[in-house]
Amino acid sequence: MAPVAISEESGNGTIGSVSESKKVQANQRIEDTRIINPFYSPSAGNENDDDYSYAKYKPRFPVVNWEPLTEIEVTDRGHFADSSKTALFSAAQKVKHLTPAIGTELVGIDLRQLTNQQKDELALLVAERGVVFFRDQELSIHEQLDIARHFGPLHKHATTPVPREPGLEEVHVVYNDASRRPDASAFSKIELWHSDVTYEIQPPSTTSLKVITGPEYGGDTLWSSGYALYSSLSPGMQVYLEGLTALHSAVAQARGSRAAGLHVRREPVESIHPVVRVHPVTGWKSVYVNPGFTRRILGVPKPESDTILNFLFHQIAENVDFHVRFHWEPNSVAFWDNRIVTHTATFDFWPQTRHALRATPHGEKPESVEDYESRTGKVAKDRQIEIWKEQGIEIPQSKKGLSRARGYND
Ligand SMILES: O=C(O)CCC(=O)C(=O)O
Ligand SMILES: [Fe+2]
Repeated sequence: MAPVAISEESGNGTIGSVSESKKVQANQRIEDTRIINPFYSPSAGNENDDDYSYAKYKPRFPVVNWEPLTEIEVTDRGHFADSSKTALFSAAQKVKHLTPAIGTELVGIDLRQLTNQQKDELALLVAERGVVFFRDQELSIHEQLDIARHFGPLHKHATTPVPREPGLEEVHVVYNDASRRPDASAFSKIELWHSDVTYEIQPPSTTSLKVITGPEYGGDTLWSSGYALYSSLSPGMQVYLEGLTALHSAVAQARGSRAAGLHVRREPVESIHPVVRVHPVTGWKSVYVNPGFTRRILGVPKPESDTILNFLFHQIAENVDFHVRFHWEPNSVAFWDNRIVTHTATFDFWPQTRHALRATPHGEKPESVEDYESRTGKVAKDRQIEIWKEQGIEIPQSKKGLSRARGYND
């Protein structure tokens, strides 16, 4: 698959105070990168937007240079949660699971009122359900950042836009408006599925996105469960994937930005992560590759890597049993666990405006099954089998007997 930069690069192309001829050149370059990034709105933000109440959160690309990221200590807040999540659930009017595999909506909670205990329980719920939704949330971006900071140190994106308002460089802005019609023919929807910035040494954990302006219909986001993908595989395939690592790369994303005449704030990196990672709190195994950033499975022949990745990418994008699809209203907020889900957005809403703000905490370094098991002394689990056991449902023959002894053989 050709490397692509992804929806994370959506946003405005304010070129700044450059001469007219340079501006033409830069706009030309932006058009040239359509294929790399179909979501880019080059002239958004150049129009008079005095009457737009969220103009201060429109995209900006500061010319600053940040040092490479280094390893940091992160302890997931889900470890501190009560497994029944009573404090969180008792504050909700309704807890609505949206599909068996993924997605829960909590009704009647004001995120501004969450106690630290409830935030810890939210981290656990997101780890279990993949993505959790709230509507009608008045919280400001500053309050959204405060919740994110509870989950971990905040990530600053090297290429995607930040808000115009100073001091918000940890915020990732998603912005599209009438100024550019996305070219649907320029990309495949499979390529656009991703988990955020998986090329980092410590990719994100409990990430939140709030839509502040959006279309009445259209502009949905979809998430795909990596737990469900893992569970869907044969025991032989699971064991095979558990022994592998893959390369995740920021290079294409940075190249796309530079080709668009934009400043890259931190040099692009590449990291090697396990193909199956274990969530540190749930102990469940999840397939950890994504079309946006995973380039190569290491230690196997290239055709094998291409074929396996292609198979996994297609499963992520096409197996609707792994998916939840959410229609946003202004003030909807989603929290997703980037360690165990991938996501993509729809671009069906042009010429309407869609504007959202993301807060992104770093997680721990992705941990393989082997490393998790030797560190904790516990056995990493297949989420689906755990659920069947909990519900007293017999485990299908296809899951029995074939795998190494992991406690599921009788
Ligand atoms: O626009 C969306 O719904 C999601 C964009 C995206 O991938 C992100 O903000 O991480
Ligand atoms: Fe994303």
